[in-house]
Amino acid sequence: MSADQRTSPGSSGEPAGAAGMPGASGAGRLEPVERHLERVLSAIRPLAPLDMQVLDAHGCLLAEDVTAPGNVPPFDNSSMDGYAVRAADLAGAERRTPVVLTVLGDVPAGASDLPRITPGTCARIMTGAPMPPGADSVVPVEWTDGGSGGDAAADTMAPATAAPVLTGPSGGPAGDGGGRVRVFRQPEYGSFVRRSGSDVERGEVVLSAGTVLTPSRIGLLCAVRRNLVKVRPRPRVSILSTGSELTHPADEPVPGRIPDANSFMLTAAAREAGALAFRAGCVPDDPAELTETLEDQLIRSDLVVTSGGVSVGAYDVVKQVFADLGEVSFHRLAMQPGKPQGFGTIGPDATPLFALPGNPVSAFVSFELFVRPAIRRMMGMEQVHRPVVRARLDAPITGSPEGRRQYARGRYVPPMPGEITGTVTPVGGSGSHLLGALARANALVVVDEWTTSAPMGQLVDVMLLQE
Ligand SMILES: Nc1nc2c(c(=O)[nH]1)N[C@H]1C(S)=C(S)[C@@H](COP(=O)(O)OP(=O)(O)OC[C@H]3O[C@@H](n4cnc5c(N)ncnc54)[C@H](O)[C@@H]3O)O[C@H]1N2
Ligand code: MOO
Repeated sequence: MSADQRTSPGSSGEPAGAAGMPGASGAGRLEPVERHLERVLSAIRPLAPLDMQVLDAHGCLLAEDVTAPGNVPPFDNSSMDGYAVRAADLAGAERRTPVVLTVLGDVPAGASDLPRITPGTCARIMTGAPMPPGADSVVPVEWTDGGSGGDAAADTMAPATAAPVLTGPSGGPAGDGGGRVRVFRQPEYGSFVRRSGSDVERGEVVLSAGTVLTPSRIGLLCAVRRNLVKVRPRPRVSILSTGSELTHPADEPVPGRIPDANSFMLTAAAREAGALAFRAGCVPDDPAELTETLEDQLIRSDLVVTSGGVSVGAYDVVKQVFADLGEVSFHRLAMQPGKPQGFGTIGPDATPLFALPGNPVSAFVSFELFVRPAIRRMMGMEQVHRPVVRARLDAPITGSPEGRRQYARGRYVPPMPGEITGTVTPVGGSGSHLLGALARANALVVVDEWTTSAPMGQLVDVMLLQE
């Protein structure tokens, strides 16, 4: 008999008096999921903003408005490899009647010593290089003979392989053309010039407080010369498993003992939620060792997450240790999996602590429902919850415990083109040890407290576990 079956309301022999949950007689005081969520979120505050290097701030929430101190681009520059010209010089330039200009020199990207372009002259210019004074337009090299000085006409329609390229030593006149280039096409005034401020103008607010720093926004911060930004940091989360039965996954099998899955799984989940998560390992059911490990972790943690020892087992030393270290309360929630939950604070800085149930699926679902929102709240995120969508069951659900909201594992497929709702297939059973099924799931099917079964085809709420 699985833990769930043993503890299902009505079959567990628990004291009566459920918190208004139908069918929960004999289940003791089972609290609604929302009440626990409220308890958790009302105790968690966003972390104080810090100045961080832009790359370290990736994924964090901006805690200031960022204003551009100057224009982007900072100066007029060319968007093509070609020649910086005065458009008026090239009036009437065509393939049969090219205009010949004197090439004063090269302007590579990064140049600051620029030739002055006077009537009848031009400069060879590279993409991104500053426009030399006097020039107002750029002709791409494909519109010229590339400075060869010969009469091989460069056709704008010519295939790329046949198009002229800018060759010759940098800094000198172009090619063999004796410092002359033939231009076969008249540019419009200002063509191929990227104007200073055409992207961002000086004084513009480029990113507002509350924005999540994505890679492109980090690029923008650098473009406006910001190296440090004020953000809400990622919370440092320490995760440990408790239980004398646990071994390291790399260890040889030992009779009666099992590999620690939770601390690895929860550390990965915390990282995915945005935290800087450390796996602090697994600790046997020994009060002194657990106390010592927790005290070590407190120094570097904004949040501590443990799994195991929150039910009623005779060797559950966890509760006693938490009582000694701080104020952690234990609750029994009207949900399956994840009924037993501990939450509170420990240590001198009142560090928040989640004591999750040891069954791996229970620990995972509890993390999704309570810890992930807490991590996201600490990061200052507005949207702390997973999205919930409606989907059609494509197989029935049976045996959902009355009086407890079930979060059944499911595989969600989004709507096909032309359809409004997707479908969800329950995977595995309701056992809280079924990691194999959990690993195949990408969603949790929410079966409310009053429902024990749902037929195929029924619309249900589905919490999506993947972005
Ligand atoms: N008499 C009762 N027994 C149980 C109840 C109850 O109300 N009355 N509740 C059941 C429910 S529901 C759950 S959930 C579990 C929670 O138990 P604990 O939090 O005390 O966890 P443990 O007893 O330490 O472990 C439970 C189960 O999970 C395995 N486990 C634990 N840690 C890990 C880990 N890191 N990696 C992999 N597996 C782990 C452990 O070996 C047990 O099989 O209590 C029920 N019992
Ligand atoms: O049902 Mo327990 O609630 O397996 O987490």
